[in-house]
Amino acid sequence: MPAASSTFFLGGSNQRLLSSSFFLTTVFKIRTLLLPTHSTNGYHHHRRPRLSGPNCSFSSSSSSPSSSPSSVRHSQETLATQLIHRPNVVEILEERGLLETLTSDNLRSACSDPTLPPLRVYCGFDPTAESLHLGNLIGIIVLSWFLRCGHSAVALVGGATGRVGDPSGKSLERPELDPQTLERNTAGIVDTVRRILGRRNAAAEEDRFVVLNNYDWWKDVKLLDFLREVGRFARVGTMMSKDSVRKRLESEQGMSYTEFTYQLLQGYDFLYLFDKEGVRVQIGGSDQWGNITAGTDLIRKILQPAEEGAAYGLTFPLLLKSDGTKFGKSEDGALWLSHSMLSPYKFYQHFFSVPDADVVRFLKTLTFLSMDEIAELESKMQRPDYLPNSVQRRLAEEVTLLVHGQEGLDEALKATDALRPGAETRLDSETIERIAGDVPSCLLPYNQVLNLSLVDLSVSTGLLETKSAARRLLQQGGLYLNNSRVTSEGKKVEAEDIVGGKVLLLSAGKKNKMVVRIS
Ligand SMILES: Nc1ncnc2c1ncn2[C@@H]1O[C@H](COP(=O)(O)OP(=O)(O)OP(=O)(O)O)[C@@H](O)[C@H]1O
Ligand SMILES: N[C@@H](Cc1ccc(O)cc1)C(=O)O
Repeated sequence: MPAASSTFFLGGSNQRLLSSSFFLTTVFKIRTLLLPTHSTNGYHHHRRPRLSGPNCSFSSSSSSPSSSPSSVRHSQETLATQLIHRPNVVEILEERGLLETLTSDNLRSACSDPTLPPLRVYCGFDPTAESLHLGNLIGIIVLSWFLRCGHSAVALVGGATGRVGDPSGKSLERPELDPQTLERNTAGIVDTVRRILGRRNAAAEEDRFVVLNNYDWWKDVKLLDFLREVGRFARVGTMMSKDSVRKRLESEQGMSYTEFTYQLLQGYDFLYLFDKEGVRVQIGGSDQWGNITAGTDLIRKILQPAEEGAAYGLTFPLLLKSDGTKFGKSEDGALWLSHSMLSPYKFYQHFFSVPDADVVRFLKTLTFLSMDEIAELESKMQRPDYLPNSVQRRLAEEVTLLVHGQEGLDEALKATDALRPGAETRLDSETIERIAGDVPSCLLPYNQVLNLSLVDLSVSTGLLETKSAARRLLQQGGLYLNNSRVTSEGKKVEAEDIVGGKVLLLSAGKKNKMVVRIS
């Protein structure tokens, strides 16, 4: 085993140099010079593990302020006049329903005390699917709130932990993913996180977040080193008492040693990021509590930071569907954040049709609208002249803009308009083709469609089950051809109904659509 020369944690003066890179405004850079500088996060650590492993790429990104006495004196003077007020991110999260539990209430003051440096916070995502989903968006939003309040953020992709599988909330062992799938999933997640966190385009904020992959530090860690340096500090009794373990031990399948160790991998990530990247806070959904506290425990026992330099955990409530189950990637009908897995139109539609009872909660948790504006929208919903779903429209616009950008929102609005029965928009074949990915479609030969009655077409395409159902709907005014209401029972498909000679759109009521492609 390599000796201390290849230590995992940089020691001494190197760490002093690293400590400044996290505090990007002048005053924060200066502030770090005033703190004890034994570690990258600017606080004393008494012990440090010495796992062999790479000196990770981020170590080179640091700047190196001078720490001469004169610059310290200068910085103290500057500090006196430049204390920066940071909004209290914990209070903001709390009033928006984004706070479940804190490992320590001290985080409330640590996050807004102008005499302390801003915090660095991280949230991890395992690459177990090609895209993140709506539930994961909460973690990105909480990171974004920290950024908006002047802190900095790390989004972590679990290239290593994804190989093991988090047992939290899972009743069965996870299937193993091959390296190509993990790589593809990682790329998808990195892309989504960058896109959404960078959405505000505020240069200052862009500089304050990075995306890291824990495989970068895990790939060279040796088992014996890990057991000696970290495993010794983890108590089996505590590990067994975690929800994720207890529930699985009660199940028929039990739990593998591999998944049992997951909490230590995530725990060690926190310790590593705390020491190397100055990360002080880990956030996650409430299902992550056991893994997050595994990290704060390791940091406390191994690094023994002084109280003012402690590590914190913060969890937020899981976003639940109306049936009480969590939005997740493994659940049916996941609301994916990636354009290629779910179109912006479908994403938008989901929010457009959330029940009135949920809309205010979603505005608070999924948008950055001010609480005043949300209260105004809420009171609008109580007025007699309230136009149904207009608050949902606002929600859908905000969330689609955040996730898919202006282009995605425009695409969603265009498709929504085109698919509205009775819409003024004249449908061209291009518009119909564009929405074909979002509604069921079928392929029929030209001569089979031409001159076919609309009632027969509705049944042969599978849009409606029986001719009598089609007739009934037509009589009630609910059957549409290319967005125009069909009024005559004898109406047959004519050549000009086939848009561009290629396609037509049938609608049964507001929601059921069928794109008929002509071969
Ligand atoms: N519905 C949800 N609401 C809020 N946070 C969520 C939700 N689902 C997942 N998260 C959070 O997203 C982060 C990453 O979770 P993860 O990658 O395990 O997603 P997941 O949906 O739980 O995956 P899987 O379904 O495979 O368990 C964690 O902090 C987790 O708590
Ligand atoms: N365990 C988290 C992902 C994660 C991975 C590594 C971490 O260090 C932190 C979080 C999840 O599956 O939801």
